[in-house]
Amino acid sequence: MKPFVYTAQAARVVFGAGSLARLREEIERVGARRALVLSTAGQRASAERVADMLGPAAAGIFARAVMHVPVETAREAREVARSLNADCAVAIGGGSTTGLGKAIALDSGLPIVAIPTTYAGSEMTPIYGITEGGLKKTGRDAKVLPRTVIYDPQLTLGLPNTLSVTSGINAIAHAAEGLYSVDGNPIMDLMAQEGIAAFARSLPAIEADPADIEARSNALYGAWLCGTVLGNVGMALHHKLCHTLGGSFNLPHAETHTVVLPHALAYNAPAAPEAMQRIARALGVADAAQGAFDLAQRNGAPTALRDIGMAAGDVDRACEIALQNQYPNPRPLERDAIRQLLQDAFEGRRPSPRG
Ligand SMILES: NC(=O)C1=CN([C@@H]2O[C@H](COP(=O)(O)OP(=O)(O)OC[C@H]3O[C@@H](n4cnc5c(N)ncnc54)[C@H](OP(=O)(O)O)[C@@H]3O)[C@@H](O)[C@H]2O)C=CC1
Ligand SMILES: O=C(O)/C=C\C(=O)CC(=O)O
Repeated sequence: MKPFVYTAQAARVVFGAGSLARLREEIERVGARRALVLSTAGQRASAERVADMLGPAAAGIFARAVMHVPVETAREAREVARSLNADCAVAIGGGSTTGLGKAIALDSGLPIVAIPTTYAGSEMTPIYGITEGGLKKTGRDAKVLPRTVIYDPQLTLGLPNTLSVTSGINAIAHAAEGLYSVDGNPIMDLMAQEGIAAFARSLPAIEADPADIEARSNALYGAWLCGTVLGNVGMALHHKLCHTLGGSFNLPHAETHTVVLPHALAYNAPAAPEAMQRIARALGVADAAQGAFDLAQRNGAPTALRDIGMAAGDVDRACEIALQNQYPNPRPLERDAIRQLLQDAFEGRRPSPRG
């Protein structure tokens, strides 16, 4: 076994259908009395429901979270939190809403109670991201790790099928890269494998019946595990490529992860055979890269960058940007092979099997 360092990160997880009903006692548990409830504009009804449940413990609602946390939105939300004397942020929604809560916490230290309704996994990480002048900067700070996470599968029944699959594969990507991370450890390996397996069984079941509460529970269980892996170990090529594509070409987050993952796995396969075997086993397939591709395609998710808004002329520039910085990755970054990876992802080719 290779040497490792493992630091446990304290987050309380309250899991199960109907667990939203415990919100008020969870707010009291973090010592808060005036919670600012956050959501996107589209999920405002959920924020209102949460505020109603909190009654006098709700300081107000800020329903303007958007993807990638623009600095202007972060400033506005911080000001609202200050003016309402909020002593806690309740984030109900996906990674965009959790991310806004983190931007507030980074500035003020307010505790976050996160109620995730997608599978992105941000609720389990001390990673924040804020976008200024078209550039997203990310960092790690223990202050932004939500204090309590309430996973209630009933809140995810309305998550559209395609988004369920792409968001699930976004989470699988955290676990997959965790398995070949430069600073991985055996606990995260276990969580990663279990998290991938939870999605391998739940995503097809959700596609067959979006109201299947057991499948929805399994997917949130996977989100918890995969998000924990992201929060604990460093990511590699796949996440860097997705951030390049999302940041420089404004491609949608979860869809980009879904398209790129099979190709990033195929690229790294020769240098990380043991991780690939574990991913394949968790997916219940013979080949990790093909398994990730098939999971997306069979469940109605996009498989080509050209189908989610990328232009053919952008492939060269994406390659240049991706090669600008070196970072830990099992296989060294090779220009021609990265260019080919991006071309394959652009066209949506199914990766070839690795021996
Ligand atoms: N810091 C970290 O550790 C991580 C950060 N992230 C960040 O999170 C963001 C992506 O998060 P992601 O969750 O994919 O996307 P969003 O939070 O943007 O949510 C995506 C969509 O999901 C819809 N939605 C959410 N919940 C429901 C629901 N219950 N029912 C119906 N629709 C719903 C929203 O609808 P509507 O349009 O109505 O609001 C929205 O359109 C990115 O900015 C990414 O960088 C992702 C992973 C980890
Ligand atoms: O960009 C961020 O907000 C931080 C991390 C992620 O988005 C992880 C991911 O790519 O899913």
